[in-house]
Amino acid sequence: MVSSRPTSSTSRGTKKTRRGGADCDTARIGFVGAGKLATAIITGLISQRGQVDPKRIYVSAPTTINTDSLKITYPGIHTSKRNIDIFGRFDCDIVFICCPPNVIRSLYKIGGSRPAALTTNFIPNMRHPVYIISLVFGFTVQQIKECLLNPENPGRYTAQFFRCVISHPIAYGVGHWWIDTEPDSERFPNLVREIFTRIALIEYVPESLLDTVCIIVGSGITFCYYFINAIADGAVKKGMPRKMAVKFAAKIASSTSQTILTTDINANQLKEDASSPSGGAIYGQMILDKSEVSSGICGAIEASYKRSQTLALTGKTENIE
Ligand SMILES: NC(=O)C1=CN([C@@H]2O[C@H](COP(=O)(O)OP(=O)(O)OC[C@H]3O[C@@H](n4cnc5c(N)ncnc54)[C@H](OP(=O)(O)O)[C@@H]3O)[C@@H](O)[C@H]2O)C=CC1
Repeated sequence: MVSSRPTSSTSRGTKKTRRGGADCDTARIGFVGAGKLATAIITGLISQRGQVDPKRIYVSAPTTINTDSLKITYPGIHTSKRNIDIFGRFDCDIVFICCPPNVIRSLYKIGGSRPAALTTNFIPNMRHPVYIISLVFGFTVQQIKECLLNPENPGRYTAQFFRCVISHPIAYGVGHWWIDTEPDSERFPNLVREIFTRIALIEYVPESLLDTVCIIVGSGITFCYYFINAIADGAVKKGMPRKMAVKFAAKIASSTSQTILTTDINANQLKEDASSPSGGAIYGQMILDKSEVSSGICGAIEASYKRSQTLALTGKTENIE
């Protein structure tokens, strides 16, 4: 699946000679954090239509647990234990901030009146535009800025900041980027737009809604897989082979989603339209209601939100259940 399209990453100048900004085929793409979301984006960029040479990917994380496995999967990726390398030594053009929210909260805790730097020293003033895209739940763009830019002289930077949420299927070329800036506007950099659109659809969401989107997308996706599996379990119970059952369940989920998106008809109405009087579907729905599935899912979304909020507000990672 790895793209064979050649890129000109090796032909770009060294830090000394680089100026004016990179293009789609030369941009260095950095990640602070190497967990599930960074891996999903990296997989999309390298394996799907992203056509990015692994040599243009730079990742930092405090341990080598995740970076080692990335290096095995995608030989050529550069890694470091120091976040500052993403901006300094590796001199990236686009940087995704993908560390957990408690990490950012702890910077605010130890920093006193202003946060400590995520990069040990604040990031250098790079001689080319750098686009910094935060995926961190619970922190505004302004707060992320404060953890990276030198407060003595924040105005001297050429860095532009954005906040975004991704859907995990971005790894398979079928995801979304939800971003706090209109993707067609002048404020949205061409370089970022071109790289984003290679692997997924981009949609605007106001920053004030991004925490909720983060939970609906981050946890909602896992709940959808859970629901698809549950439907498949029912079919397996009736004797259908597992693989076939999962495919059927996934196709049902796909066509129902498409119906909602293309018709704009309310999901409740569509549910009623698909249930015949005294038919099997309504009998099944009674069981779902009795089992409080709807309020259970709603509660699960709320629990996910609360957990992320705890990480972001207190910085505490202990298991509270
Ligand atoms: N859909 C979306 O866009 C969503 C976004 N999020 C947000 O995305 C972010 C990443 O989530 P996810 O990938 O699931 O998290 P993971 O727990 O899978 O990975 C976290 C990564 O951050 C690294 N890390 C820990 N401390 C630091 C540090 N001080 N500096 C740099 N890296 C550090 C970890 O390092 P190591 O490899 O050494 O363990 C690990 O690689 C979170 O902020 C989360 O709130 C959450 C839900 C949905």
